[in-house]
Amino acid sequence: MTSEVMTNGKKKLDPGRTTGPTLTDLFSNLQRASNLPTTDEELAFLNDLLQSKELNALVNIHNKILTNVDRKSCRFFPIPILSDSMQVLSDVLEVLLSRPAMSPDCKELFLMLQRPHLQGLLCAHDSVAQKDYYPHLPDIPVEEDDSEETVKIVQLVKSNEPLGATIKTDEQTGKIVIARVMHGGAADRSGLIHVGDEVVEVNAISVEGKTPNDVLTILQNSEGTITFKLIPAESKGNVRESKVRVRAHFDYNSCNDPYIPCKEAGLDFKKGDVLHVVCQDDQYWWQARKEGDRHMRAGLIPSRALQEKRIVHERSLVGSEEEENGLCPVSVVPEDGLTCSPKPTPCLIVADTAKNKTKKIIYETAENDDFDRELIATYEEVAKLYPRPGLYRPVALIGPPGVGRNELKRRLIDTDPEKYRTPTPFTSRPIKPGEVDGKEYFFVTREQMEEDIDKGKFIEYGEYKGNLYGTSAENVKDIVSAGHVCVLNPHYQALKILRTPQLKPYIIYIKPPSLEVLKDTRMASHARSTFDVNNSRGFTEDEFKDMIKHAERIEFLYDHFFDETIVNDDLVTAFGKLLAAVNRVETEPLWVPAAWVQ
Ligand SMILES: Nc1ncnc2c1ncn2[C@@H]1O[C@H](COP(=O)(O)OP(=O)(O)OP(=O)(O)O)[C@@H](O)[C@H]1O
Repeated sequence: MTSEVMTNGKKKLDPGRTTGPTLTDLFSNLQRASNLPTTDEELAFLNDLLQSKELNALVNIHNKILTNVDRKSCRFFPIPILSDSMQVLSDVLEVLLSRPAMSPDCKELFLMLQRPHLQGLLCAHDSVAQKDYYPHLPDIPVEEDDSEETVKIVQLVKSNEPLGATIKTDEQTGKIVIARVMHGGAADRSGLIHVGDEVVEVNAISVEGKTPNDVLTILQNSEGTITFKLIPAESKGNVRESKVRVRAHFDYNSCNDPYIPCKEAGLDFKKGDVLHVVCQDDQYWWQARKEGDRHMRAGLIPSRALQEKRIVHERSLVGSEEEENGLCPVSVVPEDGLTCSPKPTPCLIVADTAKNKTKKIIYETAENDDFDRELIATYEEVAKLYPRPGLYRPVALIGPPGVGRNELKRRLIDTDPEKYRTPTPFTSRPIKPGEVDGKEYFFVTREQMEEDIDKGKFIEYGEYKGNLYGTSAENVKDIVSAGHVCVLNPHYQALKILRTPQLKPYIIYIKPPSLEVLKDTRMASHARSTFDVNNSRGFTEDEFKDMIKHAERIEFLYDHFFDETIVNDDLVTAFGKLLAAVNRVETEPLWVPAAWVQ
């Protein structure tokens, strides 16, 4: 891979002071130029041009801009101080929205910021600041003269701001060229340096035959003004910023990445961070900023394609290592019961509300198999979903059996049974005396249930003692449209069916604490095992261990689906966190898959 070097991190462009040209001076000079070796035709053309209304109007505008620029701040050009004022607006709206009560001033601001005219103005400001201009005009055709090469001179003065461009040796020509211009950096904002520009000289020193590092040394040793002599690239490339936001599903540290073309240009991030990807032009290296980060300059991150390749490679290494050790190469996480079966047979547990006990149903997971998952989670495109009054997102508690999802759900519903509801399950078992259809269960025939299962109407389903049980997606939608918060604790394999644009669930992973804490807390509260239908007894040591093994497996397979994780160590603390999470979902704009808000 070609390495790139960040051009001196302490230089900034000096656009220079331009005095307003006076056309009158030029015109009178032209009158005196009749003795120059030019044709009458050329003189007549210049004469007309200098007197033309259009040119005069343009020069007037130019001079007005120059005289109105803020001289106190020593700015020669009006450079935007930020390019994401719409983001600032939405942040302010969020802050205002989260206030329990609004003062009249806050209310006025809230209403003002929501006005389309103001938002339109800020959008236009951001577009100009990001140079997001339409239409994209083709480059002005230049009549080529083979005997001459166009050269541009760019002067830089020292500053603490990095230039935001990298250089490399062109593999074909061996020349030093600008490899990358970081979006929002000084070079990009100047509009004077472009990808592909050939560096000819730095401070009058020819760079011919030099390496990018040699050039960097010249730059580092230079003081004061630095002059670049560049041969412009044929095409200036597309400078428009993309608006894509992604959630990262892995940690990234550019210092540990041997392949990044320029470490100084890298952007580090953590799993779960939301990134604004501003440029995806390079197949392997995207440019991005962290969402909410006010820094204008973007950094390099591995593209989705590159990260996927890396993960596949890493897994193949782990797979072959395991094969060598006589272990199963199918998966890199501990399988249930440490078997290598690619088809575990998980338990679906349905609460029998009639008798307030739990039932276990073994179900075949042919279609809903773990291995049918999206294997490589890298980035997920996201967008903000604003809370809709009276239309709440369902909350799904996911976790290994026995971790406490039912307990947390029960406590949540108890706080306000009118607001928090859980869907009534369907069953094919015959109705018993005293039961009411639609209360404990919806009682339907086996044929009807099988047909609905085939049509994909159930979020989860299973069989117990010859009868089918299941939770229907329609039922969840009904609860939501009736203005309740639907609380679910489905089997983790139901996630893929549940996580749809129609249902928009907020997924909370209930994680067991360490084995020691798990044992201590459950024993202290005389917790009842959910693994034994007939006997109410405490958890066994093996059940605790299985719970943790199960949790590791769920995390490996599904953690990219989780909006939040709550460790269920101390029950009161965990429940407090659940209440806070549920409140957030109801009141705050949150990141969701982009497809959900389109
Ligand atoms: N943090 C905790 N500390 C102590 N006991 C707890 C805690 N959380 C849950 N328990 C207890 O653990 C037992 C199992 O909890 P619960 O039935 O909620 O598990 P579950 O995740 O719903 O499991 P399943 O899916 O198998 O029904 C219950 O007796 C519950 O009161």
